[in-house]
Amino acid sequence: MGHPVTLATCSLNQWALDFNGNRDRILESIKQAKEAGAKLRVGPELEIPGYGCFDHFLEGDTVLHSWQVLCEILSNKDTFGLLIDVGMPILHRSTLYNCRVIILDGKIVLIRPKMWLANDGNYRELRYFSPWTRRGQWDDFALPRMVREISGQQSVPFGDAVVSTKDTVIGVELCEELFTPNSPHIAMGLDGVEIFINPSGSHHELRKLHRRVDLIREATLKAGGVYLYANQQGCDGDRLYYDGCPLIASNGDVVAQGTQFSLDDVQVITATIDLDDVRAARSSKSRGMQAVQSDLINNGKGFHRVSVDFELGRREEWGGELGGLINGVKDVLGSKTTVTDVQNLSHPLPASRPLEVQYNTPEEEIALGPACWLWDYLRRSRTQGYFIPLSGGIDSCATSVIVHSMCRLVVKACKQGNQQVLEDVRRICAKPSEWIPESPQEVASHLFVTCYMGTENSSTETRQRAKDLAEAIGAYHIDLNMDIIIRAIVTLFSMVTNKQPRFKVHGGSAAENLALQNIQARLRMLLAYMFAQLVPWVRGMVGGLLVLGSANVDESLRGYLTKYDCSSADINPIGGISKTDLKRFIAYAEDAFELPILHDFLTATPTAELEPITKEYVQSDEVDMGMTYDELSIFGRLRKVEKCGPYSMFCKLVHEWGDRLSPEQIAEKVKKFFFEYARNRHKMTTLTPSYHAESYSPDDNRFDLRPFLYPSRFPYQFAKIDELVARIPDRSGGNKKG
Ligand SMILES: Nc1ncnc2c1ncn2[C@@H]1O[C@H](COP(=O)(O)OP(=O)(O)OC[C@H]2O[C@@H]([n+]3cccc(C(=O)O)c3)[C@H](O)[C@@H]2O)[C@@H](O)[C@H]1O
Ligand SMILES: Nc1ncnc2c1ncn2[C@@H]1O[C@H](COP(=O)(O)OP(=O)(O)OP(=O)(O)O)[C@@H](O)[C@H]1O
Ligand SMILES: NC(=O)CC[C@H](N)C(=O)O
Repeated sequence: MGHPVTLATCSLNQWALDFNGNRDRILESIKQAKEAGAKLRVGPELEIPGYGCFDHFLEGDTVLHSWQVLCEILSNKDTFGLLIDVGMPILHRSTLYNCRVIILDGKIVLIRPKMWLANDGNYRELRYFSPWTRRGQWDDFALPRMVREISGQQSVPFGDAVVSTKDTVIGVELCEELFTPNSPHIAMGLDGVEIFINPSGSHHELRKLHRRVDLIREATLKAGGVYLYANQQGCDGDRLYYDGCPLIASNGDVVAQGTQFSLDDVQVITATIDLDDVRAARSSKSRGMQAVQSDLINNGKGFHRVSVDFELGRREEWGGELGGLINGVKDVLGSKTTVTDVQNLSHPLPASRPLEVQYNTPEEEIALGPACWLWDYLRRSRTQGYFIPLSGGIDSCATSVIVHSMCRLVVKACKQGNQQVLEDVRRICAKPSEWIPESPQEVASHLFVTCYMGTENSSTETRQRAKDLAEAIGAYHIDLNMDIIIRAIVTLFSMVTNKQPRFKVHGGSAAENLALQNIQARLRMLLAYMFAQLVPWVRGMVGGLLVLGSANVDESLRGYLTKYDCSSADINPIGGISKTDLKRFIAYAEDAFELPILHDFLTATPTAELEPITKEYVQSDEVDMGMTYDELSIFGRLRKVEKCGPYSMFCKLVHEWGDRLSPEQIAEKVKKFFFEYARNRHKMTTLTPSYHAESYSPDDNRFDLRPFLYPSRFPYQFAKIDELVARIPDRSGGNKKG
């Protein structure tokens, strides 16, 4: 190996405004990087205050405390001996920037503000920060007095510059900047930057990791170079789960990968890279021709290089600098490799080898992401557990299985000796300091309560399924009947109005039928909160439980839920997941978690059981909704991801469905969807905070900002659809099946 360097990146479970915890996790990651012999440590975006501070970024306190924590890092001698990249907000000339601060041996080398801000979907960076739009330019930044006293510096470069060590050049590409068409790595790579560092605050969405990995691979495949990707991990106080998965790539290959979902608060990965491989990968003449273009940056002068008297590695020298190389050879020589073993090597050291990137299937992502999020939420909220109204249907079943998955992760982490998880689980379960949980069921018995709330419309099958599932996962189960309170409410209503509402099957109107259903649903919410508050007391424990909701993303989109019923919970782990994915998840969990009872949930017809069951009539979700769950997923994706209004959705579906449905039938479906969506949109304003998992989520509170009073019959738009229907041919062959 010609010029080996060992580099580290990480994922950290930062929490917005938890300055103590965030600082400790940063220091721990620096310690681990150093122990692995790395000479460069990269961390997540805005890691000092935490990425998800939202409007707290506008507070001077957040900036002040970030500087104070930076001072603690700068003055800590344990951080000396390697280049460190940390993230925090910085006010420069009265303008706030999202910055990386590169430090070495207690001094600041460079401050690099973010240039292309993330401002779509869940991201609102432009609300807090200004982008540094001056490409290739930099200012002198006058340091605050508290930093000057520690570092002895008066000012440092602030802007779009790069760091030049004695052996290589390092440049920053800050999270979203990778996702842009003209990413900074292009100009930096052409200008000789060999190591790109990407500190990110990137959240989980089902199937999203592929995109991230593809972009990183392609960046280094085309430009040549080493790419260090760091990310935040965990729930930092919001609906998002940042999914870690730090990566190191070199010339198009991933050579190190961390886990995407983990209960470890600090995860450091390292790789040993031969810088000569980067130089070799850049030898093509076509690249060289582009590199000498005069208008690349700063009219051909290139990026300003801030030089440091430091080197990341040494050419062909094996003595002295060997600590950092150990990791790179462990996979070749075995995990017990020592510095002496490496010194005794008679051949050059190998660079970290390309590895096959590990992706979780969407089913595994559902099992792990929301489970980790629930764990962070539970330990950080300092509550004693979760309560769920368990109906015997798929959705509350999936939510319960996610809690079971959380318990599995907790037990696994405890068995691996994760001290933080042990400390948290002992506190939550009120157990002594030597207690180590044996099984997920043992954990669930302390912190998970399920409750079947039956009525005269409930079937024995759903009641039994709920009981069996609770038993299989070890939850404390309550089985009750609530007809007495429903009767009390309906009787009160009749006494006041002198009217007796009836179900449709008993001759009542649609309004009566709906009101009688909704009162059952809403009373369940009241009972849920009462039991969540008092069950621990009944069991001789202290504290209260958080109520879990389980409305899925499709029901929310269509509005097929009762406002302020059990869907109004404290948090909802599946509110951003489609019914189709949830069914796949249950099928996966049946085997993976050895829960045969899940088979019965999969084969049952989804039903709300809010209407009386008769010989001729059993309530069914898809019939009630007038569309299938699969159709809802398609409508959802077209509406949000492909940004279709009614007219363009119709135009797209005519192509997709035209061989089996007539234009009239497709128009009818599109109109039905938009009508129900618009009519029920007001329910999204009260949507329970849900784990964000789906790109077509209708969450009105953060992700999908829309009006909630619509002209729900869309007269203009629907008339345009009708005009088109009259003109286009019917390709369905007269097939009238819906
Ligand atoms: N434009 C608007 N802006 C603000 N608020 C508006 C509104 N229009 C109605 N509202 C309010 O919303 C109410 C109507 O919404 P809501 O009370 O939810 O009632 P609604 O949507 O009419 O009925 C609930 C639906 O959920 C279904 N469902 C299915 C399965 C299970 C469950 C369950 O809960 O377990 C429910 C049920 O079959 C029914 O189709 C109105 O009474 C009014 O208070
Ligand atoms: N009999 C019941 N006992 C306890 N909780 C219930 C019962 N029926 C409904 N719920 C609660 O109300 C929520 C909404 O009810 P709904 O019938 O719409 O179910 P869903 O959204 O299809 O979910 P599921 O598949 O769990 O039934 C359920 O997820 C569950 O938490
Ligand atoms: N913080 C960011 O810049 C994140 C934006 C980026 N599109 C992502 O989702 O990863």
